[in-house]
Amino acid sequence: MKTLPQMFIEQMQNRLGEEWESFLQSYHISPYAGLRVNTLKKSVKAWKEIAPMELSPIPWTQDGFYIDPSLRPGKHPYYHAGFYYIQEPSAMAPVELLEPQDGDYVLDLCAAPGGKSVQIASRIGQNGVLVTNDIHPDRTKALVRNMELYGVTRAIVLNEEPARIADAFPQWFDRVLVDAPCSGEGMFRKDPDMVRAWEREPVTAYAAMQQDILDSAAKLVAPGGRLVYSTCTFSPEENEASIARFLTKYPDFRVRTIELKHGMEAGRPEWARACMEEQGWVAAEEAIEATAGTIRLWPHRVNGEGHYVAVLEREGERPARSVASLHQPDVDVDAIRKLSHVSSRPKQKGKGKQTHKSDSRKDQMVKLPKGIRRPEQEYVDTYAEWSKQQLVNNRCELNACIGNYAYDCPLPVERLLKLKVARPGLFLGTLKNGRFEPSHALALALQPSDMLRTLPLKLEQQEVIAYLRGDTLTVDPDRLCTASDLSVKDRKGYVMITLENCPLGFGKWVDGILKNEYPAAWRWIT
Ligand SMILES: C[S@@+](CC[C@H](N)C(=O)[O-])C[C@H]1O[C@@H](n2cnc3c(N)ncnc32)[C@H](O)[C@@H]1O
Repeated sequence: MKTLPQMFIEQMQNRLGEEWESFLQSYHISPYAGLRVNTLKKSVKAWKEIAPMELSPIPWTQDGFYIDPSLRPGKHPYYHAGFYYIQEPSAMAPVELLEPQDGDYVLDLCAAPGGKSVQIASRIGQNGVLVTNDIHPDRTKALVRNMELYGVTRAIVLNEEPARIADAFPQWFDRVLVDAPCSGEGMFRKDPDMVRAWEREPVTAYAAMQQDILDSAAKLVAPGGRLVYSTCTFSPEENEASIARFLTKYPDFRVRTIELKHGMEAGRPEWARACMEEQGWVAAEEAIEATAGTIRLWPHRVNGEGHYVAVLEREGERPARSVASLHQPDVDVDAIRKLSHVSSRPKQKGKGKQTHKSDSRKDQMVKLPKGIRRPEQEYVDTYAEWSKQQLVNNRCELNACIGNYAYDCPLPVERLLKLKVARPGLFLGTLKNGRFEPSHALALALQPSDMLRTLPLKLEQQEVIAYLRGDTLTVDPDRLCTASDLSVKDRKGYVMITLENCPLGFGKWVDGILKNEYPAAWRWIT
């Protein structure tokens, strides 16, 4: 059994009374392991047909499964293909309760490393938009990586303070998830580091942080929209009390009572009342009572770690979306023009048609603007030319640039001008010397049917690991699947390497040699 802090033992014993013993017993059981199928890549049915491990459904999810904790699912080619996200089973509940719908605009405010963002992305379809954020720069990098690995195309990744996001997107989101930083008591069984962190920081410090984040979240939810608040801790200061204080401050929000099933238990208003008295916090009695409609997942009641979830809804009618509503009302148009100065320069007369090469020399001379901007026309043309030569179907639009990086942004870039943007959308690739070099993110976001050339591999082929290791492969031209009218000569070009009809990454084929484009930092290490 893990060593629990004495103060934690005393508090939980007091709160749980008769239930304390069975709670304590749960620490003798190994933590449960789970994975969630990434339905952006594979349906649950298709995954079950190929899964190399036994799966048993996690009852509160559509797409989550318990797996044997001794497995190493991160060490499998299917992981590199983004077929599943390794996620603690209870952590799958908040997004199920957020219920993102096709076409929704969703904000994941405390998102890194991104398990819940991937889950949201798989529900919002091709018209929805996910804005996903984390305040810590390093954790935001992990968030970006996961958006790429899982083939998320409709997400903007921010590295911002919630208050600044609230200024940029007032009352804008259909759904907001606050998976709050917390004292992590619910993870003690799984992660001993959480015990050490708990001893350093009092729960009241987290409670203060949570109130700040919730203040911003309140401003971000559209009328009629939904806010889900979750933690992985037991302390009522961070759970029911956080919600009771929020409801008192924002009376246009109501608790939507969560149906108790699969061993979930109701929130504990009486614990909130007691801890609020102790802390000298105030909340309306009605707000405290309402927390009975929130839920707790206890490790002795469910097969998962400790979690808390509250579903809140804002009064009012959901606004109709229009293109105009996507634009920020107070955008500084001059600033945008300045950012786009490369494209707005006058064309030189009498020099005939410019080639991409001459454009590129110019690009090298022009200092590229640092911030996000709309792309210059020559960049759009270069990308279009690349697409013509490599794709059957171009599902992406180059509509945003940072320096010479090209993106498909699901919103007008003006929306993002005042924010710290880690990734303004799907990273398409880099424009260099008049050429477009596609990114790994693009490979993972496309379908094999979008490509002119693919190399389908099977799990048992040694080439799968060789490719993931970064090796150059020898591939005869007749092994490439190509569009029927492609001559052998035309086979030269970008090839998508696939596994189970999903992308693993790109290679560049010429004369029987497939140059490996798998990113060095992602490679398989034996
Ligand atoms: C519980 S974790 C999120 C886990 C994540 N939702 C997932 O499912 O992978 C909480 C996150 O909140 C971030 N965080 C802490 N303070 C924050 C703040 N003021 N605003 C936004 N994010 C914050 C932390 O960096 C941490 O990554």
